[in-house]
Amino acid sequence: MISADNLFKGFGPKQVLRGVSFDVPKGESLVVIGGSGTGKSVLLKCLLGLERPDSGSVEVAGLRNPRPQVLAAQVGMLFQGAALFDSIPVWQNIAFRLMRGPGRLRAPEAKALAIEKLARVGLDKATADLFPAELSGGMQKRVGLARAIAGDPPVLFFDEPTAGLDPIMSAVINALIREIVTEMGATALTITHDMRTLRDVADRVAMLHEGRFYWQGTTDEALTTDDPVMRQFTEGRTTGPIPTLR
Ligand SMILES: Nc1ncnc2c1ncn2[C@@H]1O[C@H](COP(=O)(O)OP(=O)(O)OP(=O)(O)O)[C@@H](O)[C@H]1O
Repeated sequence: MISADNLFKGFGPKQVLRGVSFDVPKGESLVVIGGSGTGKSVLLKCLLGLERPDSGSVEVAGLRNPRPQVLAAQVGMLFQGAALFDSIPVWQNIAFRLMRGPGRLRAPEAKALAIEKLARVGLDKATADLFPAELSGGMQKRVGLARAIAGDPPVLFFDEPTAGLDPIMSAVINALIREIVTEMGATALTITHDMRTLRDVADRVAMLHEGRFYWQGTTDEALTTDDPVMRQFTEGRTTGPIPTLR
């Protein structure tokens, strides 16, 4: 459902992705971890068709090296900063894509659908008419999640879903993501540094290191492996095989 085959991507002399290969089967949730600057965002952009691979290929929801416009109906994405449009109310943010293009929803249906998705992420009907600036960070994340699932897409991407949230709100968002992915039967790929997201959201874990998927395994294996690179990352140690600047 989400896969990459020997993906290479660099910028000038800098080779970022150097042979990334993986396959997330339908209904599975993969969490990708990796140090800052290892290329997680570049990988996500390649999967979303926002960056062209130098070589190799990606496939998402049956589409090979898709263009973003073609992919939009198949994919829901929760951005790191929620990325809501400030000038339109919450319900229009949620239904934005569904109110455009062929088969678009009219405003009353779009608003009803937005309210239904708001309820799914634990927000009440009154939130629909608020503007993003009136919401807390946690509420914005929930609205971003409601927007990601608005079109019931088969594939979901989450980019650092708990970034900037307190530990309790992080746990709430992680639990919501896990519940929603399971109930939708969606295939999900999440990028995170947050070990709680790894525990709560992943069926499988992959570590991006030195341009490749250095390690892949189940969540339990990720938490118990004695691989030194994985241990250093999951335990957040400054000493080990991953170089650190202090
Ligand atoms: N458009 C671009 N032009 C040049 N270099 C780029 C571009 N996009 C990304 N890079 C470089 O690719 C490398 C990987 O960046 P990327 O943002 O994917 O890292 P990341 O793993 O997501 O990091 P973080 O966890 O800190 O967000 C970095 O060295 C970055 O400078």
